[in-house]
Amino acid sequence: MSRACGGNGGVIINVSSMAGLMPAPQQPVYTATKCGVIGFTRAMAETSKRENYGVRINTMCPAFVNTPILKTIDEEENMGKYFKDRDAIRKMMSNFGILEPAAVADGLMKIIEDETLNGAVMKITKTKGIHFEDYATGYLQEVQEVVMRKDPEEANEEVTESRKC
Ligand SMILES: NC(=O)C1=CN([C@@H]2O[C@H](COP(=O)(O)OP(=O)(O)OC[C@H]3O[C@@H](n4cnc5c(N)ncnc54)[C@H](O)[C@@H]3O)[C@@H](O)[C@H]2O)C=CC1
Ligand SMILES: CCCCC/C=C\C=C\C(=O)C/C=C\C/C=C\CCCC(=O)O
Repeated sequence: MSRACGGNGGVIINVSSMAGLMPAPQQPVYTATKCGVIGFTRAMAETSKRENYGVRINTMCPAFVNTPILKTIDEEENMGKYFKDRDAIRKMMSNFGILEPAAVADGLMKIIEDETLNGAVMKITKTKGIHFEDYATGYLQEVQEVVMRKDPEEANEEVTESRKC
């Protein structure tokens, strides 16, 4: 897929979850994996841009969607010690509502069609529909950009200098 490997480029859409952006205390490992998907996506999107892969890499974070995964909270084998918390999850579903899979398909189509999107973290919720996580990356972005241009010590001095008031 990567142009660097003779491919035609394209778009990758990784599936995270709103649980990757907010803690789900009834499923900490699920939360961790979904956070990981977001971090990996954002880093690879930047790599792809720098290395000219021609591949856009984005991720989507749906809230609850009406699929068989929702039933897994009723299985003790899946939930382990958090089986006792299934009522709290049911309450979240009832508070936040449950999306239909078509809402996720709309999000997928938007990412495919909008060629400006790379490293985007798309949220899909019942109340706000499709929207995006906004990251205040100013300082780290600045460090990254300077480091790419200079040797690390010089870069460190330049960034520190620019932050002085
Ligand atoms: N349904 C929801 O409320 C939400 C789902 N997601 C994510 O969407 C993705 C798809 O989930 P759904 O379609 O909702 O659930 P699903 O339960 O309908 O589909 C999950 C699929 O993954 C397969 N699977 C499970 N473990 C696997 C493994 N170790 N190796 C290979 N395949 C495996 C299952 O056989 C199943 O076909 C998942 O990554 C889920 O975390 C994200 C946000 C909300
Ligand atoms: C809560 C953990 C459940 C574990 C597995 C079952 C279903 C997975 C669903 C999801 O990935 C979605 C998880 C959390 C979303 C919860 C609420 C976000 C809604 C926020 C909002 O509408 O503003």
